[in-house]
Parts: sequence; structure tokens; C-alpha cells
Amino acid sequence: MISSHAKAGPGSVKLACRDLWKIYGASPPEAAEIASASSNDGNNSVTGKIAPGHVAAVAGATLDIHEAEIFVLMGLSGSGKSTLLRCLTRLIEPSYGSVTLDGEDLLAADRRRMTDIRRQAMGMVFQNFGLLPHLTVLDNVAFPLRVQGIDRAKREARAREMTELVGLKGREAQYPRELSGGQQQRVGIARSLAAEPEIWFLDEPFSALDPMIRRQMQDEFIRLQKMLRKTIVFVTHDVQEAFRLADRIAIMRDGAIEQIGTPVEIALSPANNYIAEFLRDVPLLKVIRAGDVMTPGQGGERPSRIFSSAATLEEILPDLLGGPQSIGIAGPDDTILGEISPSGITRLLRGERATTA
Ligand SMILES: Nc1ncnc2c1ncn2[C@@H]1O[C@H](COP(=O)(O)OP(=O)(O)OP(=O)(O)O)[C@@H](O)[C@H]1O
Repeated sequence: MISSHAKAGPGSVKLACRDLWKIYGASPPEAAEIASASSNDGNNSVTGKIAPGHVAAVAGATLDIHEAEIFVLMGLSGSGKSTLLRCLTRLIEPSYGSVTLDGEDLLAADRRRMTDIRRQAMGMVFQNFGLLPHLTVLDNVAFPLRVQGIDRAKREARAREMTELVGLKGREAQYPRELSGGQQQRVGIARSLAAEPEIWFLDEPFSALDPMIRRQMQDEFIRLQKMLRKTIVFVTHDVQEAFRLADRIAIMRDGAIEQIGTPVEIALSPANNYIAEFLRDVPLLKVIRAGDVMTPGQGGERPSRIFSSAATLEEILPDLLGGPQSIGIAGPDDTILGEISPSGITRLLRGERATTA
């Protein structure tokens, strides 16, 4: 058994990386070279020194992933999301930088320790499902527990519980080939949850599914996370999926992280034009909530129409468009926190968002 990590509360840092690099090529620079270039005059100096034909798949990534949050790595194909995810689990060896899990230096862990950490603390789900074709649903789900040496009765009981959790009760005896893509991915999800991982890595888990099933799986995923409150690193190239699922998003380009923020922070203040461009496909009315865009304070008497600060703009819009008056925004105890006016929202919908660069 691995020594258990110190249990931290929600919001504390679970997994972190600092100035993480992965450089591919015939003769990538040594860690010491990256270290000196990186500390000299910023990350760009490393990129500038990479020999032609080499690529920095991850270029100086620094981030903190908090306990119980869904942290999404988002970016176009080739931006480095999968490489970063694999560097965080050391399935790929980073060229330089640090990775810590509950404060433990993962790059200092020997092979055996790293295998133990992966088996016992990390769960992984990939796009291609990765199920074992000769095993039934139940045996696939129970497989990680078998690897851990857990006895048959116990692992089957746990596997049944997980199979039911993902909505596949009754299909325990079927084989992967008898299931649809969405069902196969449910098996992959159940299997990765069976070992009760502390941190869950999902790399484009729904990308192979058609759009309707994909949406259902996203809903399922949101439902599961409400119950499980796992720390999750989720890779997607789909901006809508990112904004739908994330507590926070890191947007990557050419191996580097361009911006990290909550969906609303990014939607309201994209760091640059590249990110603002992504937002064209984001349904802002569903992402932005009343509390994010209200004018705080209350002028005069209590407004006749009042919405919760958690209401989305989509929910408020019909009332807002129905008349010229402001709408009151209330907190959980029904006190008025602020107001939203049609003119303020019109400006927002016209795209008059601040960019910080
Ligand atoms: N083994 C490798 N050897 C050389 N270059 C690699 C290797 N793996 C990845 N790369 C390069 O690193 C960059 C980042 O790749 P990565 O797969 O991490 O991107 P991604 O954002 O996950 O893309 P996708 O969404 O298409 O999976 C790309 O330019 C890719 O060609």
C-alpha cells in the first residue's frame, strides 16, 4: 500500500506543476539547459533555444488543481493538452519542471512508487475506452481491484455498485463488443472509479461519441461529480464541453497556457484576442449568471421582478426584454444584492467585453 496522502479539504491544492516542459526531437535540451534558459529571462528564451525540428509540446506550464474541482485543459488539436495530462501522471516523462500531488514530488518518485500512486490514487479514462474485449462488463470494472489483489467477492460487489452508478445495471455479463460507444465509455468510467481514485484524469472521454450521446454523457458526468466531488483533470478540444463542465479552464496554445480562469472569468475578460475568438462558440447566456454581471446595491424600492444570483442570463432574458425596468438580484436569504438593467445586458451581448491584453 502507498503511504496515504495527507487529506486536504475542498479548495486546497491537490495537484500542482511549476514551469513544466516536454520537448520532443532528436536531441532535446537537457533539463539543466532548460533550467538555465528558463531562469535567465523567462520561458520564451527556452522556446527560442529549441533546435529546428524540435517541438515544445508543453512549454513552461504552471498550474494548481484544487481538491474537488473539475479542471479542464482546453485547446486546439496539437496544443499540448494530452502531453500535459500525461506529464502530470508521469506516463510521459517531463523534460523539466516539477509536479506535486498533495505536496509529494512526483518526479522524485521511483518507478515502483509511481506505479503504486497511479494504481491507488489516480483514475484514468481515455477516448478509446481501452476495455479488455475478452472480459465481461463486470470483470472489466473489477479489473483494477484484481490488480490490487482485492478478493473476488469484495471486488465484484464494488464493481456491481459502480456498474449501477453509471446506469448499466443488468448488463454485467455482456462483453464490450455487445455495447454501444456510449455504454462502453460508461464501463470505462465505472472501471476508473472502482479503485476510488483521489484524482481523476479524463482525456477526451466523450470525443468518439455522436453529439446527442455526448451531451447525455456530459449530463451524467455532472450528476456523478455532484455525488463524488472528485478532483478532476479533463482534457477536451471542444470549447462548449469545456464551458459546460469546468469549474476552471486552462486554455493552451503551442504548449503554453494562455489563460486560467472560471468559465465566467474567461467569458467576461478573455486574456487576448486568441481566446476571445474561442468565445464565439460559447453560449454566453447559459454560462453567465445574474450575480456575475449585476450592478451591486439597490436603488430605492424593492424591484417588482427578482431573480436569484445563480439564475443564468438565459433564464432572466425574457423578463428583461419585457420592459425597461431593472430586475432585482437576490442572494440565498432573499436580500437584494444588486440589479440588472436591459442596457447593461445589451452591451454585454454586443460583445463589449473587456480584454485584459
Ligand atoms: N511522441 C512525440 N514525438 C514528437 N512530437 C510529439 C509527440 N507527442 C506529441 N508531439 C507533438 O507535441 C504537440 C502536442 O501534442 P498533444 O498530443 O499533446 O496535443 P493535444 O492538444 O493533446 O492534441 P489532440 O487534441 O490532437 O490530441 C504536437 O505538436 C505533437 O505533434
